[in-house]
Parts: sequence; structure tokens; C-alpha cells
Amino acid sequence: MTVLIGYLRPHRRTLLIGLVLGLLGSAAGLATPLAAKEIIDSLGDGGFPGRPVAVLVGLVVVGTVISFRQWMMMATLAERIVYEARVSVVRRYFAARVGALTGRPTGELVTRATSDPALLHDAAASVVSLVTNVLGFLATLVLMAVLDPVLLGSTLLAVLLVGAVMVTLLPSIGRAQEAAQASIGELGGTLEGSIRAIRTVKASRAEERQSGRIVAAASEAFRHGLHAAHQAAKVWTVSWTGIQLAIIVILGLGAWRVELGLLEVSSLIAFLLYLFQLMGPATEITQNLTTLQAGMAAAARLRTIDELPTEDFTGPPPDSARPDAVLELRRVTARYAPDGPDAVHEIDLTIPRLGHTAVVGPSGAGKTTLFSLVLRFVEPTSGTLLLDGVPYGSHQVRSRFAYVEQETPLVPGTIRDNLRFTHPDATDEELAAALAAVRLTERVAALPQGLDTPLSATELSGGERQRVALARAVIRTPEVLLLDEATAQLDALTEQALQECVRAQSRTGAVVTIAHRLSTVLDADRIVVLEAGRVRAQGTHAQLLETDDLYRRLVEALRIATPRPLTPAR
Ligand SMILES: Nc1ncnc2c1ncn2[C@@H]1O[C@H](COP(=O)(O)OP(=O)(O)OP(=O)(O)O)[C@@H](O)[C@H]1O
Repeated sequence: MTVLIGYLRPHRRTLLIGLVLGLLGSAAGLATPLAAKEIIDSLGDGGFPGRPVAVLVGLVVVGTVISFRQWMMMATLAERIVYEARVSVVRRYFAARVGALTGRPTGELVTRATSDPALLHDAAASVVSLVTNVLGFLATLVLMAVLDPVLLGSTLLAVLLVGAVMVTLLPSIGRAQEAAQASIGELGGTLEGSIRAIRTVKASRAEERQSGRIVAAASEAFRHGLHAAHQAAKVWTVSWTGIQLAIIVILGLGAWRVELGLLEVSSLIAFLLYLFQLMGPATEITQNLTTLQAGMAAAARLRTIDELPTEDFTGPPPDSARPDAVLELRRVTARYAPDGPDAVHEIDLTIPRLGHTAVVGPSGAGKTTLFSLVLRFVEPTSGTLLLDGVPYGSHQVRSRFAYVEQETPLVPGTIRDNLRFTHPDATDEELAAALAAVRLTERVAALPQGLDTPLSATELSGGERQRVALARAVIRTPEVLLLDEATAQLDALTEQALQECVRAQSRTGAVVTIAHRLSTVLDADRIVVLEAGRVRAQGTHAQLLETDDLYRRLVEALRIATPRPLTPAR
């Protein structure tokens, strides 16, 4: 509840106005049976009861206008709260540390931004509605007591019965709704992952298995949803029946009391009108409480997003001293889990301002972790990273790097959107130069919409997509180009285009590649060999071939993968 209140607090003024309007609307509603009683009482006097009828019509009109205003206000507020929750989730995602996001299924994160805020919608309106309804309910009871305390006694019995059922069933509705949403989150996670890997799923003939897993989550959601709906149906039925029974009892009891002369007919009618009015708040309170349960569960899940650790955006930018090394790592250690093993251990490494450094090492040696450290996706547990000789911690320095990921390096949108992703103000000339650098000019020109071709619409090959990603990275020569090479085989043209582009970059800036191809190591000015999170050796290809066993074995493996001579290319 406190979490939900957190979302409502900024709107307390609107909520208060909504509450006041709600109470005024209820007051108008409450006065109508009394006006009706007055009309009935004046029936014997002869003539048309003009004044009481006018009062009654006035009350109806005022009540309607107030209720309409209140409805509009609350509906707007509910939409606004959903919008704000979505905005806050989305902003939080992009401010969060990479590890905090990659540790959770993407589909689940998407559910947090799409369906959970929608549940806050009704909960927000329910809070006001609940207060007005409870107050309206109590006020109706008071007025009924004024009319006839005996009849009220039997009404209260029905109210107590309904109350007891609600107290028993409502918590389990909340739990079931929470479980249903959790299953929907799981469904989203598995579905997203499976669609992403749809080729593998089909090639492995795992369609049935995967859809089975997703359907299992869907049926869990169904089961919990059904449970919640059934419980809600019970609550509603009991509330309705309770009130219906009360009406019958009161009608009988009331008629008897009228007979005995203890009650006026007009009071009995007014009392019955109140009883009918009581049904409104009673059922609405039931509805409000069930909606609130769902809203509170959603708010609690949304709160977990607020707890995602964010990146530290503070810290001084590096000053303009320009030592020979653009990047330096001093005894840098990092691990992914606080009590886990070191992913890299006391790495000492210097990246010169110009030239091409290739990083090689067996799987799990820490190559990706090294890039993640440099880009501050991962924070070191000890040691220092220096840019231009100055320790850096701010993400602002990312503007000085360009990074080409190994997998999914393109973002949704057109080719132009992708090329301009890092520099939205890049000119058409710059785009053309970058495309030329990766030898994509003709390919893109041949597309019907050219640069404006949506990437989803084109079947660019894996190699071409890699080249678009590289073109994006070299739009404005970055100081440090970090390139995680694709492990997949590339066609000769792509390989040559990439190689030439990297070579050109290394003449004006630093290029660091995680090398998966023989041509890359042959082309590099220096090579760093990582093993089990440590720098094992550094040197040129020729030096390392002479001195390092592991390097010889790695190169041999690369040579088998890409048959090329073992001589440097330049
Ligand atoms: N997100 C993560 N959570 C926990 N441990 C991780 C994570 N990413 C990497 N590791 C661990 O850190 C170590 C270094 O991994 P890293 O991915 O940096 O190696 P790599 O050299 O890039 O391997 P590969 O060539 O297979 O991509 C490995 O032991 C790996 O299991």
C-alpha cells in the first residue's frame, strides 16, 4: 500500500479535489430519498408539490454534473499515473548499469514497462472512490438510522455478512493477481528469448517444447487469473444476495411496522431508496478493494525497478594532458558477483594513442570483461583505469570511444538511423564516407529506399550488418575504437573491408580488437594474450610466435579456422 501511495503522492491535490467532488456528489445522492419522502408526505395536501419536485430535480442535476467532473478528473489522473510510471521505468532502464539489465529476462523488463503500469490505472481511481464510497456508505447508514433504527438493525446484519466474506476472500484475490502477473512476466521473458532465437528453435525442432514452456506460463497466469475471478465472483454474489435478502426482510418488517403505526409509508420508501443506494457503494467498495489489490501488487513490482543500480554519472572529466597512452589499466581486478571469482585479475595494460592492439585468449579469458571495464559497463573491484593519464569513472567519457558489439550490433530503425545512432547530427557526407570506408556504398544505393530502408525490411547479410555497425563506429574518427569481432566466418569482401577500415582507423586513433580472425592478429601492431583473467604475454606477432606457447596454439587454431599464411600482411 505504501508503495502505491508513493505513486499517488505527487497528485495529492487532484486526489483531494476528486475526493471533495466525490463527497459532494454522494451528498446530492443522499439527499434525494429525503426529497422523495417530502414529495410523498405532501401528496395528501392537494396541488402539485412544486418545491420538493424542484429540489429533487435540482439534486439530480447537481449530482450528475459533480459526478461527471469527478469522473473526468479521476480518469485523467489515472492515465497520468500510468504514463508517469512508464516514463520512470523506461528512464530507469537506460540509467541502469548494464549488468543489472542483462541479468534479467528482457521480456520481463518489457512487461514492467507495459502491463504493470496499466494496473496502476484503476488502482489510482479506486483510492478516491474507496474513500467516497466508504463515507457515502456510512452516511447512508446514519440517515437510515434516523429514519428507522429497527430496520437498520437488519440492514447491518447483511452488511456484516458481506464484510466478513470480503475480509476472508480479498487477500487471496490479491495473491492470485500477483501470481498471475508474475507468470505473465515469465511468459514475456521466455517468449522474447525464443523469438530472438527463432532460427535455433526451428532448426532444433524445439517449437513444441518452447511453445510448451510459454504455454505453461500462460496457463499458470490463467489458473491464477481464474482463481482471482472466481473469488471475486463469490464476493460479488454474496454482496448482492446479502443486500437482496436485506431488501426482502426490510420490506416485510417495514410493512409490519407501518401496519402497527410505528413507521410512515414515506419513511419506509425513503429507507428502501437508501437501501438501494447502499448497493452502489457496497459493490463499488468490493470492486475498489479488488482493484487495489492488483494495483498494490503492480506497484510493488515496479518498485523493484527503482532498485536497479544506476550508473555513477559524476566524477571529473579527464583533463587535456595527452600522454602517449590514451588508455591505461593499473592492477585492475573485476568480478561479477561480490563473492564470485575474479573475471579479470590485476590487469596492467597500456593502449597507445595510435595503432592497432589485438586481444586474444581462450574462451573465458576475460576479453569481453576487459571491454566492459573500459566502457564502464562493469566497475573494477580494485585498480584504476586512466584515460589520457587521468582516472575516469564518468560515463561522459564514452563519447571518446566507439564500440562495435559482437552480437546484435544494430538498433531498430533505418540504415540511416543506425549510422547516425552515435552522432545524430552527422551529415550526409559523413554517412557516405563511412559507408565507403566499409565498402557498402553500392549495396545501400541498390536498395529501393537507399539509406532510408528499414533494417527489418532488408535481408542484409550477417557480414553486411557487421559493416553497417562498423560504419556507425567510424562516422567521426573515435579516439579509441573497441571492436569485438564476430566469431562467425565472414566472406572475403567483408573481411577485407573490415581490415582496411581498421587499418585506416589505427593511423588516426587507437583500435582495440578482440580478435577472432587470423588476418586481425597478423595486421595488429601489438597483441595482448589473456589467460584466465590475467595478461599472459604482450608483443608483436613475430615475438609472440617465438616466445609464447599459448599464442602459438591460439594462432594455430585461428589458422585452421581461416587458412592464411603465417606472415604479417604488411
Ligand atoms: N555476466 C556475467 N556474470 C557472471 N560471470 C561472468 C559474466 N560474464 C562473464 N563472466 C565470467 O567472467 C570470466 C571472463 O569472461 P569473459 O566473457 O570476459 O571472457 P571472454 O574471454 O570474453 O570469453 P569468450 O571468448 O568466450 O567470449 C568467465 O569466467 C565468465 O564465466
